[in-house]
Amino acid sequence: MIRMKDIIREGHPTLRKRSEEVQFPLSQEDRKLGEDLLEYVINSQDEEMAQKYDLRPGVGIAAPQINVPKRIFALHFDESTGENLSMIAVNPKIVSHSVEKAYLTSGEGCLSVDRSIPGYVPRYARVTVKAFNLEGEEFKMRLKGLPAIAFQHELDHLNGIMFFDHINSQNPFAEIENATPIK
Ligand SMILES: O=CN(O)CCNC(=O)c1cccc(Cl)c1Cl
Ligand code: NI
Repeated sequence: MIRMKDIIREGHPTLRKRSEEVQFPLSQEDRKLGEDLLEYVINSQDEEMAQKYDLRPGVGIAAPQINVPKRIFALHFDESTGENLSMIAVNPKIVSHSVEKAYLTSGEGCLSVDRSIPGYVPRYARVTVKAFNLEGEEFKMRLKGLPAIAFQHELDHLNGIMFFDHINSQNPFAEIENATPIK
């Protein structure tokens, strides 16, 4: 299982690389990678497991965060958060997006960033995304709210972008034009 010791931190070059697309059919290794990523996110949201294995909670995790520069990430929202979404996304893409932006009023955090960096992270409010599952079947979804934000956070990881790259350095809490705050 993935533990915090497997997660690379700010300053590690892999976090700034563009991850490579994976080819289908997936190797056993790439299949296990996807499963391990989703397992981490689920474990990290389970109090007992998180405490037992000292896992920092997350709604997603991307392969480059465990030093594997491949275009795979996992997202999981526990039904208690009101979102019903659990996915392993392979070679994910945003195919279209709203003009309108959105941001989490609480800002964002990252397992690969051992400090809190305050500020609004402007993202697209709604995205239409495409990805493949582990079986190589393509799926397409429209996301909004926290799932849309989290998908963009993970996709950024595959492109070597960190959430704080988007924060206004002059004024981290500057009003964002045409944006909806998400509490
Ligand atoms: O890349 C994934 N992580 O670093 C996992 C830890 N961060 C989060 O769960 C998180 C927290 C706040 C906002 C967003 Cl959008 C996300 Cl994604
Ligand atoms: Ni992150």
